Amino acid sequence: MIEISRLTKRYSTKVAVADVTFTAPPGAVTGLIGPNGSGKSTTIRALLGLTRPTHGTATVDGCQYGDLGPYPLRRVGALLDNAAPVPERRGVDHLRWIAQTNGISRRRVDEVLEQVDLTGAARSRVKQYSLGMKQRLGIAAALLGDPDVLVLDEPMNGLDPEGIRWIRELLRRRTAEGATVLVSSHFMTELESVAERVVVLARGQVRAEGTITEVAGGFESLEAAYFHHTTVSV
Ligand SMILES: Nc1ncnc2c1ncn2[C@@H]1O[C@H](COP(=O)(O)OP(=O)(O)OP(=O)(O)O)[C@@H](O)[C@H]1O
Repeated sequence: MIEISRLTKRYSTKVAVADVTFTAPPGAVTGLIGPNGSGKSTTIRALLGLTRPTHGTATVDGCQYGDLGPYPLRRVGALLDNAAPVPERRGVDHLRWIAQTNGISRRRVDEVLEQVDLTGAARSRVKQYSLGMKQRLGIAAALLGDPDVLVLDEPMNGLDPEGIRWIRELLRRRTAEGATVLVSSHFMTELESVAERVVVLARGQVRAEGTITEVAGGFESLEAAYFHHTTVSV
């Protein structure tokens, strides 16, 4: 279970998120949506211990990221929008390095490479990867510790239709096994097909939260609900 409780992050004069509260329960994909600058990455960064909240908390199974134990990647797998691997490094070495620092076996590296369909390109340098391949490598890193919680910032970026179908199926499989998944995305139609729940942020505040039916009910689509909730002023 992911719990964001009264999360506020202020940067000098800028308030990135203000009093944000929502939960992402196990066994479901929760979509985090909102315009550019609405606070999605700040919320995710606070959850992953990468930014310290001004107020409030962001926890996984009741723990702040720093209290998840010596190998947090075994509890929470994350894909961050701007966390690029070293371009000169081979894909397999990138994953082995993460595995080694998290007490994860080399065999697991081969397994995740297979899962994300990068076995054939494992020994190529990351700089030779397409955008979609880089995204798959990032998802492989998130899966390495076989965590029960996945936090994915824009996982569909750069993926072709086959890649999008692949991630949809992966997320469905993981949630069927009981995983908690939080996904930020700008792809409404995709999100509607994969997420059970959705949180709409605008200007650092939660504008709507609930099941897709609760949030999009009464609207033509999730996209229509999104435009309604993100353009009304509060
Ligand atoms: N380190 C920082 N210093 C100052 N302001 C920041 C910092 N990080 C984020 N912000 C501001 O906080 C607000 C929320 O940013 P955030 O990156 O969380 O939004 P986002 O919803 O993830 O946007 P995007 O969809 O573009 O990734 C923005 O106005 C941004 O400019």
